[in-house]
Parts: sequence; structure tokens; C-alpha cells
Amino acid sequence: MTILSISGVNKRFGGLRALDNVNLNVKEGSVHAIIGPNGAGKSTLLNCLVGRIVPDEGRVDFAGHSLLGRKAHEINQAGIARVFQTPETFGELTVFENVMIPAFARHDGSFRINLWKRALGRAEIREEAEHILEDLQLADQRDQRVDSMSRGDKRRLELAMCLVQKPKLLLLDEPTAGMSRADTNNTVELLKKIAGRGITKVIIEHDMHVVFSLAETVSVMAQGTVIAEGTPAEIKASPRVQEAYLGGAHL
Ligand SMILES: Nc1ncnc2c1ncn2[C@@H]1O[C@H](COP(=O)(O)OP(=O)(O)OP(=O)(O)O)[C@@H](O)[C@H]1O
Repeated sequence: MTILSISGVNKRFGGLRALDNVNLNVKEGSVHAIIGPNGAGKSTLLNCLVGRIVPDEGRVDFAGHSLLGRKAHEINQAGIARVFQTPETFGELTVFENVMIPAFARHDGSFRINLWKRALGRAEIREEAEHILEDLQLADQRDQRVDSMSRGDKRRLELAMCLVQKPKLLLLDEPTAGMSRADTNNTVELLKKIAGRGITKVIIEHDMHVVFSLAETVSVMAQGTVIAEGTPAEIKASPRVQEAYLGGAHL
């Protein structure tokens, strides 16, 4: 069953067609990667899914409802969470406090930095937060201030902050960008570990090792449109993808 349906989406920036009739369906429970060369339109498309950019034309439907015209927090409450290229965490708070904020928001609908203290009084929310820290191997850093953490750890924390919201759809924007090979492999293993939870994932990623280890379906974008879609094996074997993606080099 399709959980996310993007059809006929166009977006222009002045004279530039950043998205040109994009059509893309994501199957519920799947891991769907979107790849493509720089400037292909991947981030613009992702921004259309979270209410940061409004397409000029087209439809974006999630679980049968249009996302267009909805504010970012409404989209989040509808069950879509996003992990950014640059981690969006609260540096002056601890790891545990950071996770308490979205955990509380899931129960009470408001995502505000000063609310984590109120959440402390709620045992079920505390337990959810502790549990997610265990899962993402952050329990040892529970009481550490976030601004003293490495970038890789911050990204893991951001993933925890998304997962504690129990999203239906998780959008991962280059989850391993800037990471060492060891941190990348660790992130891939964590993402595999959470794969069994029925959370649909859309992942934008340049690292083909990550894409081919995780994705069941790969859509390839070039010049604002989807030029190919298939399994990792089909995409690797596609001459059109080789040509458009790397100017003829092999993936
Ligand atoms: N706010 C904006 N104003 C003007 N042009 C933009 C804006 N955002 C994106 N673009 C342009 O739209 C095109 C698509 O950009 P986008 O960032 O979506 O590509 P991308 O596939 O995500 O690239 P990358 O892999 O480098 O992140 C590019 O030519 C980019 O310069």
C-alpha cells in the first residue's frame, strides 16, 4: 500500500525548474532512497514534504490526506519526522532532556524547549525516553550536555528525538554526511535495527554503500525529475542511471 504519493509536482525558483513533474510513490513500511547528482532537486522535494516549500503545482498525499498548505508542525503531528543534515538539537540541555522534548510533544502536541521539565513528572514519557536512549546506544551519555558531543553522536541523538515521536514516516536527509566510515557503518547498523518497527523511511543519501545496504527501492532524480526507479540491483545495472548520475562512470 502507498503511504506517500507525490504526483505532478513542479517548483520553479525564478527561471530555474528545481522540480519538473515529479511523480513518486512510497510503499508503507519500505525503505525508499532518493539519489541523484548535486542540484537534482532532492532537498527541494524533501522540503515540499515537510511544509518548508510549497510546490507551484501537483499533489503530495500522505496516508490519504494532502500535505499541501499544512504547517510544518501539523505535518509532524500527522506522523512525519525528519532528520536534518545538520543536527537540530538543544546544545545547552542534556541528551536525556533533548529526548524528553519530542517525547512530551507526542503526548501533548506542543514542541517547546521549556516543556521537558513538565514531562519529568510523567513516568510513561520518562520510560519512553530512557528506552530510546538504550536503543540508540546513548544511555551512557544520558546526562552529558549536547554541545560537548561529537557531530556523529549529535546525529544519533537527533535520530532518537525523531524515533521517540513514533513517526509513521521518517525522512532522513543525508544521515551519514560528514561521518567517518566507522560512524557511517554504525549508523547503517542502527537504521537496520530500527527497520523492523514498521516505520516507512525515505532517505536522501550520496553514499552509495549506505543506499545499497538499506534501500529496497531507489528513485533516481536528475534535473528536477525522476529518471529511474527500481531495486538497488536494477538501478546499479541501468545504463541511463550511470549516464545521468555519474556521466557514465559506474555506481
Ligand atoms: N531557495 C532556492 N532559491 C533558488 N534556487 C534554489 C533554491 N533551493 C534550491 N535551488 C536550486 O534548485 C536546484 C535543486 O536544488 P536541491 O538543493 O533541491 O538539489 P539536491 O539534489 O538536493 O542537491 P544536493 O545533493 O547538492 O543537496 C539547484 O539548482 C539549486 O541551486
